Amino acid sequence: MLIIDQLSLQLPYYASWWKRDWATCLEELSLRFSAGDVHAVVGASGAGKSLLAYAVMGLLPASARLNGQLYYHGKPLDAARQHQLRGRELALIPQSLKALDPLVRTHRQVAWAAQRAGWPAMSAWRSAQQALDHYRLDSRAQQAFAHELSGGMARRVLTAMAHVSQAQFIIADEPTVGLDPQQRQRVLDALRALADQGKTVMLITHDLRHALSIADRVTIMRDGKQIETACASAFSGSGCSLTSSYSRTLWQALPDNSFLTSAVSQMQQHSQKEVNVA
Ligand SMILES: Nc1ncnc2c1ncn2[C@@H]1O[C@H](COP(=O)(O)OP(=O)(O)OP(=O)(O)O)[C@@H](O)[C@H]1O
Repeated sequence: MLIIDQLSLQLPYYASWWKRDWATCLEELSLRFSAGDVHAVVGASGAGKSLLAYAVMGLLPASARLNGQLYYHGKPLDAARQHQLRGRELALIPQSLKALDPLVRTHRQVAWAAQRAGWPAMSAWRSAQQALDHYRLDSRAQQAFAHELSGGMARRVLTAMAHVSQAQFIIADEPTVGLDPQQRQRVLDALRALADQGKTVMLITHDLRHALSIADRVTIMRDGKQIETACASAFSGSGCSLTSSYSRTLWQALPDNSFLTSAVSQMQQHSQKEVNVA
């Protein structure tokens, strides 16, 4: 569905007050995203995960130097196509809650996202209502402005906006930050459900545990580099199926990795059953 081929990114910075230089923020990333998959991109803060998301969405600063190719459904994904598909085929659930318009009530914002995806006004309003109910945002939250929402509510509003956009490729950038365990599970389950409907979800997170609870594939990033891309099932036992020692260390550092091994294999059996039934 989406192929990233040898993507490198440089951004300008001031090395001193008179000298501008270039920082390499992404280095020759090659990734392949398939329909129906949750593909997690995991890395520490500053690894380049959000920049990768912006590169796919076409939201990098104008000064960025980008090399490499992106293909969506076999055709090059250039700036014009990104502009055309953004908010329709491609959706981003951004990390920052400031993405919500402070002057527009929740329900209207979600309805606008549906309208941008091509729904007529009345259907957009109805589909916004359904999405808000689905994410358990009550009538008070639906009429609230962004500053009246809790962090968890605001995050669910952003997820509802991606939901109504009917996008086929959804990037969720740290969608569970600041959520309590129950709400976190609800958002992760919602992302898994979107993938089970045949969409592709790129889940950006710094928490390998959250990634493994829903992902089919995992890419580990560090300092703008792709360390490894592996099936979620490779994160099991002592991690000997992982090729990089950094990934193995991340895996072994999880205190409850033996529990996760059985959760991942259960999830994969469940997905396999669904494929067989289909
Ligand atoms: N507009 C920019 N100009 C210059 N450098 C930038 C810009 N945006 C990000 N960077 C740098 O690129 C690197 C990667 O940033 P990015 O936001 O992608 O990291 P991240 O992995 O998403 O981290 P986090 O988990 O903290 O959000 C960082 O070192 C950051 O300082």
